[in-house]
Amino acid sequence: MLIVLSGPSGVGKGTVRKAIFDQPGNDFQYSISMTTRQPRPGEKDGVDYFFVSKEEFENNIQTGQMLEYAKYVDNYYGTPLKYIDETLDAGKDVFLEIEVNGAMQVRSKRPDGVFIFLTPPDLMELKQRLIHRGTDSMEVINKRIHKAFSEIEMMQNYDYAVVNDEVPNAVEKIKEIIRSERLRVTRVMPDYLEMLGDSNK
Ligand SMILES: Nc1nc2c(ncn2[C@@H]2O[C@H](COP(=O)(O)OP(=O)(O)O)[C@@H](O)[C@H]2O)c(=O)[nH]1
Ligand SMILES: Nc1ncnc2c1ncn2[C@@H]1O[C@H](COP(=O)(O)OP(=O)(O)O)[C@@H](O)[C@H]1O
Repeated sequence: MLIVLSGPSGVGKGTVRKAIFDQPGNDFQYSISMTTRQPRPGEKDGVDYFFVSKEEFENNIQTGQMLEYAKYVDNYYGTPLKYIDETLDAGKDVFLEIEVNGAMQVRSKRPDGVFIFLTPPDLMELKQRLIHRGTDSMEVINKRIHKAFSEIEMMQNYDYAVVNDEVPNAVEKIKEIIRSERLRVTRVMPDYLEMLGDSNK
């Protein structure tokens, strides 16, 4: 199963995702994105992102190595295809944390994915979270808030919307969505196998 989490900058995607991955028994694989953005203090290459130059990113696009990519506030961000294919082929679930345009590219290539939008309680709270995080200049924060308006409009193209009021609530809601989607997949599989059996008669 492929799970996509999107939402405006500062809503808490990284925080919620890390909380999900930190829980015992978690069996998702996280897709590490590639970006041309500069690392923030504490971010590590190959852990938070693969940090590359613009030339390297464009070369990856041209050689067909990205599942999807988008420009977001002056930088490229994208999902390397190889890891996704290898993980899904190995029968494991993969978790992508990406912005809305990239998510829609994934949706057209992998319509069976589960698309979840994380939304803030309101836009003032979103701005407060970005200021409180302290990683971006006021100019970048304003660009990200501006972008949030159009991102929130895209929410209707997702399968689920989850409000990140309190982190544990959002974590539980996302885990519940994944649990019920897994049940759906396992329920559909026997029907599908039966159908294949019928067509072999
Ligand atoms: N399309 C796409 N977007 C990504 C990818 N990785 C991260 N993003 C998104 O790019 C946006 C900016 O990310 P970042 O600069 O790390 O800021 P943050 O989300 O506020 O921590 C966020 O909406 C991310 O979800 C990716 O591989 N593809
Ligand atoms: N539910 C929440 N309530 C209050 N603050 C939150 C919540 N979720 C995340 N935050 C804080 O908001 C800031 C942005 O969170 P982050 O996970 O970096 O967002 P994103 O990855 O969506 O940009 C961080 O300082 C984080 O600690």
